[in-house]
Amino acid sequence: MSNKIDCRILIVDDEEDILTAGRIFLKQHFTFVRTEPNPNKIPYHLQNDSYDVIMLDMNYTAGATNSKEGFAWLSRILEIDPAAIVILITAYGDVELAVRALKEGATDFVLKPWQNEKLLATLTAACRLRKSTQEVKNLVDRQRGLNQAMNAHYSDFIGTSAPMQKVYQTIEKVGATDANVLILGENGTGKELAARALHRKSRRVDEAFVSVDLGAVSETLFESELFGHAKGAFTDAKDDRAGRFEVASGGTLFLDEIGNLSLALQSKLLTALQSRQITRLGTNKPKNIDIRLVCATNMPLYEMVSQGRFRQDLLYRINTVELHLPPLRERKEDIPLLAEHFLNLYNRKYQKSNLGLEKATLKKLTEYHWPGNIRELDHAIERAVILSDQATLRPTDFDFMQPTPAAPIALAEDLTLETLERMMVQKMLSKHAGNITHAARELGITRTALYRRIEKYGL
Ligand SMILES: Nc1ncnc2c1ncn2[C@@H]1O[C@H](COP(=O)(O)OP(=O)(O)OP(=O)(O)O)[C@@H](O)[C@H]1O
Repeated sequence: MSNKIDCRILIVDDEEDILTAGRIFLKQHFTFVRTEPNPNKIPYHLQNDSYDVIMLDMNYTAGATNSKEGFAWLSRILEIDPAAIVILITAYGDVELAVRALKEGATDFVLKPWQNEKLLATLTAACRLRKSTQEVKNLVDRQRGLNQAMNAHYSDFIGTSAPMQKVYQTIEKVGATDANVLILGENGTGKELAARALHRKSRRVDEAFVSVDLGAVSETLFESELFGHAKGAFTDAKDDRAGRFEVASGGTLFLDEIGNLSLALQSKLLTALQSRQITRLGTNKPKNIDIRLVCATNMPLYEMVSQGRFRQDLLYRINTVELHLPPLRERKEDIPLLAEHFLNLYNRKYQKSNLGLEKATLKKLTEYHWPGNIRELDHAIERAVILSDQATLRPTDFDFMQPTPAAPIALAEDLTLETLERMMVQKMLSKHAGNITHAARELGITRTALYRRIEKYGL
């Protein structure tokens, strides 16, 4: 019969006629039914096969009516599989027994002799419960696996310089607390890496780490993105949706580029942080939020406060502890280590036979001022590994790195607008280590417009 419920049932009872009746009836409705008259064989069955539901008689010794054996077997089953779904069978159904059975971990209860329809309903519900608890468990396992994979990716914090030691010490000290942390540093200095390290050190490690790039969230979608919305709250709200605050609940919320928020949005964010509550757009039910907040920016927030561009009260709310990530040029002694690290990574990724770094190359890398910091170094080495067909990386493999001219460019008489534009685009791309979003923002043009220019000038 194809419409049987996919569920494996084990019935344990010492009365053969109960077993036979149960087997004949249940086999018509469930995909697998095994019967066992001897309770001593329960551990054997559970170890050698898997069952979704176990029906367990309460009394085995002739004449016994106190259900003692049944409770002992119930606890043994739950010891073997704490998630087991056990339905107790008894001829002596009294309320006290039922309550005690449920307290001790049984899922439900059937009375002997049973009515087939009732038994079928109880077992169908039990099978469904088993399926959903397993789904939840799978999801939790998957989430944990994903978190570990993400965290592992971010666990290679490289650098032994004094400024980095200070960063590690601060992360060690504040990681385990729930303190709000503000991470300051230039582009590509490892702010997100530090935020993830803080999350890993916290009691929230098995919960979500949710990262929001505030620079990429538009003014109109800010509330819906962060606080969520109800279906129909605005034209495009086709479904109910949880915002990032809710998704991060129990875990860490990482707000990147917080210096890019407009004053109006700053005050909306501040209200949520102060009240520790958010309300989905289109609803009027506030929800409590339980998040650890980590913010980051490459903007000079204190200066912005004095210019009235960033709210002081918001700054004080997010900066309980500050973490300063030093630019790479201020910790040049870490460059060889980082270069080795990325070289190993990309040798493996692109299956190069252990490309080395020439001494002169290392010197060139160390002397460069790395405006795009570690991300730029990372990309530079990846590109060099891909393009190289030698045994070592040579200084010329990095010749795209033109030091940014310190002196203003002398404007030649015949300089055209196009040449100027090309220079600006090139300069911004190098400053932002090829990060299109950031370069476009600083140039004040859209990403598409920037792509068009890159193509036009063959950059
Ligand atoms: N100390 C480090 N050791 C190894 N890799 C690092 C280190 N710091 C940063 N990285 C790598 O550099 C890249 C940029 O780091 P990350 O994204 O954390 O920087 P960020 O400061 O958040 O950048 P942005 O301001 O542009 O968002 C990532 O690939 C990261 O893994």
